[in-house]
Amino acid sequence: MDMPNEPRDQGEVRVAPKTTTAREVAMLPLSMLLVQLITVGALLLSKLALNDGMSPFVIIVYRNLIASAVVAPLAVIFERDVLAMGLYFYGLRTTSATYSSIFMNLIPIATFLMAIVLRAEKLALGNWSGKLMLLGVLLCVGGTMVVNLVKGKMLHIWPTNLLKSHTQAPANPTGPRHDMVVGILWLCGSCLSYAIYFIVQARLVKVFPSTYLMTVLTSLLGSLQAFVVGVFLVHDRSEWRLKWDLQLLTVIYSGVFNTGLAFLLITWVIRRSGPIYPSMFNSLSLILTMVLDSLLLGTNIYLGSILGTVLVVLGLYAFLWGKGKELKLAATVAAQKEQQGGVILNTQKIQGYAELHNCGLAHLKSSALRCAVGLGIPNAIDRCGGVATISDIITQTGLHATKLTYLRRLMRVLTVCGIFDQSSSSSAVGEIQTVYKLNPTMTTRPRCCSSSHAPDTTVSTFFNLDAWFRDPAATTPFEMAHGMSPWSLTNDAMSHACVADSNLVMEIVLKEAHGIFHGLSSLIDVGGGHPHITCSVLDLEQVISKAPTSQLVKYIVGDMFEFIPTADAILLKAVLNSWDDDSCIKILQQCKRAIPTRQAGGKILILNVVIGHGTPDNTTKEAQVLTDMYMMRGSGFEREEKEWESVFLRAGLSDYNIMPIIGPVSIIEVLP
Ligand SMILES: C[S@@+](CC[C@H](N)C(=O)[O-])C[C@H]1O[C@@H](n2cnc3c(N)ncnc32)[C@H](O)[C@@H]1O
Repeated sequence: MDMPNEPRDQGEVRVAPKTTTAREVAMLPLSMLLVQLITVGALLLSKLALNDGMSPFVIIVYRNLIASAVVAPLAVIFERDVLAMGLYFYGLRTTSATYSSIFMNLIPIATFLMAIVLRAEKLALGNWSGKLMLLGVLLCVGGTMVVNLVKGKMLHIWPTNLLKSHTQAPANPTGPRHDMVVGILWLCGSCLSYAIYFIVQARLVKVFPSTYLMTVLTSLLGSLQAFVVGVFLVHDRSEWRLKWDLQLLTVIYSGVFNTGLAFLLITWVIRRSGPIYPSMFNSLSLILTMVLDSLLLGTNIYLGSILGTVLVVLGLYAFLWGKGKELKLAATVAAQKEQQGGVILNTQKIQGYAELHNCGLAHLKSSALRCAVGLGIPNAIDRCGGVATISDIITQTGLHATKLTYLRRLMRVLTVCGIFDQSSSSSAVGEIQTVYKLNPTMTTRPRCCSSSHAPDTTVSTFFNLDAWFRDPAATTPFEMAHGMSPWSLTNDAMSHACVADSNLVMEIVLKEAHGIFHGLSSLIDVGGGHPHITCSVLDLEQVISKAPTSQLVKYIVGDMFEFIPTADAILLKAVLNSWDDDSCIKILQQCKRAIPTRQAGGKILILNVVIGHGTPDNTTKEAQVLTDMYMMRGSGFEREEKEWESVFLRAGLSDYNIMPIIGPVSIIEVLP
C-alpha cells in the first residue's frame, strides 16, 4: 500500500511548458485511472493480507526492500514515512478498506491545515480560491464525521463477500465499537503523520533535490526502521517468512505497481498537467474501494457511509478547485513578474548600451565645442544677427564649401548637446531651411569656455590616469604627466576661461543673491567686483602682473596662506576646491583674521560646488562629479556639505549657509 498521489500536491512541482498532443489528452486521464485501480488493488490486497494475519511491519519491511531494490530509482521521497505507513496499516487492519480510503483522501486537507498551523501556507479568505478551499475542508471533515457517526439504513445493493475472506480483524465497521474507534484513531494519526511528513519533505526537497538517490536511501532506511520496530512487535519468526501466497503477492504488488508504475505515471501527468491533476482522480479510488470492499470483502454499506463519502468527494473537489485556482493565479503572477523583469532588464540593457557609447565618446563633446569656438562659430552667428544657416556659417567662418556636410554634422552634435538651438525657417525663395542660434544659457560661455579653451595639459593630464592609480609613489596626476605643478604653468587660455566663468557666475550671484552683499563696504575678491564696494583682488605675482588697470578694482600681490588684507568680506571663488583640507583651513584662518566679527557683519563668501546641492537633475550631478574628477589632477577636490562643515569648524568658523546659485555651483556664506 502506498500513498501515490497526495505528496505531489504538496511539493513544488513545475509543469513543463510543452504543448499537449491529442494522444496525450487521452492518455492523461487513462493513466490516472490506472493509478487509481492500482491503488484500489493494493488497498484490497493489503486488507486481505492483514486479515490473513500478516503484521503491518512485516509488510513494510519487505515492501520497502522490494521498492528499494527493484523500483527505488523511480520512487518518490515521501512514500517512506514508517510512522505514517505503520499507523495506516494498523488502521486498515482494524477498520475497512473504505474507511482507510476516506482517510487517504483527507491527506491533502490535513496537510493543508497543518501547513496553515505551521505557517507554511496562508488561507486567503478574501478571494474565491480561499473560500472554496475552506468549503472543501468543512465538507471533508463533515463527510468523515457522517461516515463515522451516522450509520442509517443498511443497503443491499449487490452480493457481498465474494472472496469469502476469513477475517481475523474486524474488517467491517459493524465489528466491535471499541476496535472501530481505535482503528479510526490509527487512521487519524496516519493522516496527520503523512501531513507533517509531506510538509517536511517539501522543504527537504529544496535542499536535497536528488529525488531518486534520496528515494533509495529512505527506502532502505524505512525498511530498517520498520524492521527494528517489527522485531519488538512481531516475535513469531514464522510471521517474517514469506510464502508463495497472498502475502507475497501483496508485498510485490505494492512495491512494484503501487510504487514504480504509479510513480512513473503520476510524475509524467504532473509534468504535463500540474500537481492538482492526479488528486482529481482520488475520489475514484474511494468509490471503487467502497464498491469492491463490499463486493469482495463483505463490508456493509450504509446510507450514512454513502452520504459521508459523497460529502468527502464534494469537499475534495471544492478544495482542489480552490487550490488549482490559487496555483494558477500564483503561476500567472510569477510569469508576469518574470516578464516584467525581462522587460526591465532589456530596457536597462538598451539604456546601458547607449550610456556606454555616450561615456566612451564624451571627449568628442568638448572637442566639438573647442572646434566651434576655434572656428569662431558663435561670433559668426552673432554677426548674422543671432540666427544663421549653415551656408551663412560657412561664409562667415571662411570655410571651404567641401566642409559643409561635416560642418552640418558638427552643428548637429552641438545642438543635441544644448550649445546651439536649431529651428526651421523659410528662405527668401520660399525654401525650408535649418537655422542655428546660440542657446540663451550659452550666450556667454562658448566664446570663452574652460573646456573649449582647455590647454592640452587639461586633457592630457588624464590620458594615463590608470598609471597614476597604480603608482603609490606618484604625487598628483598633473605632476606625473607634466613634471610640474599646475600653478607653475602660465596658462592664458585657462585665465580667459576663468574670466568668462566669473562674468557669468557673478552676474547671477548679483541678481539672485545680492542680499549677501548688504552692509558690506569692502571686499577682497579673486574674480570680480561690485560697483558700491571697494574691491581688491589678491593673487600671486604672475597673475597680478597681467591684470588690466582699473578704477574700480585694486590689485594686491600676496600669498593667501601668509596674509590677507582686512575687509568686511572675503570672496573665495573656485579657490578652496584646489586645496586639501589642511590648506583650506590655513586659508580660512587667514580670512577669519582679515574680517570683522560676526556682529560687525564680517563674512566669508565661498563660491564652489557643494556635491548634493543644486538642481536635482542628472546634468547637475554629472557636472559636480566631473568637476571633482578634474580637481583630481592636483590635490583638490569638490566637497559634500559635511566635508565643508568639518573644514569650517576646524578653521574656527561658527556657522554657514548654503545657497545653490547656478547649476552645480553654490554660494556658501560662512560666519566667523
Ligand atoms: C582656479 S583659480 C580661480 C580664480 C578666480 N577666483 C575665478 O573664479 O576665476 C585660483 C586662483 O588662485 C590663485 N592662487 C593660487 N595660489 C595662491 C596663493 N597662495 N595666494 C593667492 N592666490 C593664489 C591662482 O593664481 C588662481 O588665480
